[in-house]
Formats: sequence, structure tokens, C-alpha cells
Amino acid sequence: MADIENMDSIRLLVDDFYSRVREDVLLSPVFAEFIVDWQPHLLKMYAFWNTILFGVPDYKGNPFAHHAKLTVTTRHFYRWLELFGETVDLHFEGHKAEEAKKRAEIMANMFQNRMSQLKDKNHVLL
Ligand code: HEM
Repeated sequence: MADIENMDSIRLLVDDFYSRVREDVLLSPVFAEFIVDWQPHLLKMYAFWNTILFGVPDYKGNPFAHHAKLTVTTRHFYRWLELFGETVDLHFEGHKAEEAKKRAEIMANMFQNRMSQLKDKNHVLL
């Protein structure tokens, strides 16, 4: 089995992952609330992973800002990571495949930490 090597690998990973997300009972309603046309989201995600894994400065954005507004719990993040890991393992094997899973986990943890900080702050303000 090959590793994640280039943009073709990234497209395969992203397309397959989000087609699973769209069929997932827990995750699909969260995405459906914000994404009507999937093509722009997929293009953004190709650029994101190209930047994360190959250092190509394709993605310019602030991922956390797009997640702070979501109504999600630890279960959603757990499921997201589970599906992502399964998709990576189904198609790829190697250093980049491991790195993709690791980076996703780091980002998911970072999103969750910042979300709970925001919640605590709002609580104090109330
Ligand atoms: C509970 C898990 C997650 C859910 C439900 C979720 C959901 C979403 C949704 C609905 C959007 C579109 C937001 C919009 O267009 O306004 C989005 C964008 C995005 N997500 Fe996630 N996400 C999750 C986890 C992650 C993780 C772990 C990563 C990183 C590995 C990630 C990376 C991104 C990026 C890069 C964007 C594009 C942001 C932009 O427009 O610049 N997401 N996500």
C-alpha cells in the first residue's frame, strides 16, 4: 500500500472521508447546517492538507473560527477522528499517513480546548 504522496492522494483521502461524513448519523447534521455546496469545502480541504502535510502554502484561513460556532461535543470529535483514521488506513500506509492522523488529533484537541475556554469565559461574563 502506498503512502500519501501528492495532491492525487490528498483528493482521494478528502473525497472519501467527506462522503463518509455525509452518511454519518452523528456528523452529517452538523455539516448540513453550514455546507450546502460541497465543492468549495472540498477544494478548501485539499489545500488545507497540502499545507499541513507538504508545507505548500495553499491554505489561508483560520480553522478555529469556523468551528467555534458549531454545536459539537467530545462525541463528535471522537467520531470525526475515528472516521478520519479509518479512511486514512483504508487507502494509505507510511509516515505521511501517520502524520495526517496525528495532526488531525492535535487540531481536534486544540479546537476542543479553545471551545471549552470560550464557554468558561462566557460563563464568567454571564
Ligand atoms: C467535530 C468535528 C468536526 C466538525 C463537526 C467539523 C465541521 C466543519 C464544518 C461544518 C466546516 C465548515 C464551516 C463553514 O464553512 O463555515 C468545517 C470547516 C473546516 N474544518 Fe472542520 N470539523 C470538525 C473537525 C475538524 C478537524 C479535526 C479539522 C482539522 C484536522 C478540521 C478542519 C477544517 C478546516 C481546515 C475547515 C475549513 C475552514 C475554512 O473555511 O477556512 N475540522 N468543519
